Amino acid sequence: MNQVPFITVEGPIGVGKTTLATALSTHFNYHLLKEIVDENPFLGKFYENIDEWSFQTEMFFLCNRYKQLKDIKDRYILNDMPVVADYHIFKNLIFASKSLEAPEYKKYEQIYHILTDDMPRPNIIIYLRASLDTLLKRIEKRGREIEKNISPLYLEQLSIDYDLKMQAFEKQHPDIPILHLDGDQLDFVHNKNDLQYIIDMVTTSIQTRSTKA
Ligand SMILES: Nc1ncnc2c1ncn2[C@@H]1O[C@H](COP(=O)(O)OP(=O)(O)OP(=O)(O)O)[C@@H](O)[C@H]1O
Ligand SMILES: Nc1nc(=O)c2ncn([C@H]3C[C@H](O)[C@@H](CO)O3)c2[nH]1
Repeated sequence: MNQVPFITVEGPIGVGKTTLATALSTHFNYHLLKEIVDENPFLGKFYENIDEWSFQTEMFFLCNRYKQLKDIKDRYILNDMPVVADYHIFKNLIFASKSLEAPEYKKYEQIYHILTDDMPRPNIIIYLRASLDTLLKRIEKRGREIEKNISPLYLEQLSIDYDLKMQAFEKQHPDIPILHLDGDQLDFVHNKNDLQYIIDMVTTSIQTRSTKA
């Protein structure tokens, strides 16, 4: 495992990943890796008709994240420069397993492993959860045009899929700490104490890692 801190913030749509990753990047002065959204030409159509646009959408996200991670590896991780990201590459599998039919998903999974198996893995994960109500409110407040057709059912199932994936990941990778945060309770946007609480947790996790290394 790479030694330099590589932190990823994960959780369902609109839970606050980019907001928190940005705050942590500012506080720790780590490089910020942000996923692309607006550049995905298929995402708006995907929310209008998932069956029709799923393959293009999932492949676009996968290829784009592969290229981002490759650059991060070469420019930062291999040069011992820490990174905080607003996604973990495994989110591709969470989304794709929801939207692709089984035969297509099988092919997608193979391509995923070919592209990502030798990519750097984060060594600290922050898992943000929030109720469906909170997610819907935040997505609405953010007001992205392409997300106006997201169905609450899709979002609810996605949250369940995230929980299952995190549980499985925790069992498979007991060496990678996952910091669980309740996004309904913690308002790191408006409350400085809440942000400080998270920063303290992350600081402890970084220090624990470095003493073990
Ligand atoms: N803890 C919080 N309390 C209040 N508002 C929040 C909180 N976290 C995020 N927000 C607000 O919710 C909206 C969504 O946040 P953000 O874009 O960071 O979510 P995200 O998880 O990165 O979304 P996506 O999955 O689409 O990438 C933003 O308008 C942000 O200001
Ligand atoms: N289908 C699909 N597959 C992905 O891998 C994926 N990753 C993110 N998203 C959607 C969620 C937000 O609307 C927006 C920003 O996260 O993009 C995805 N959608």
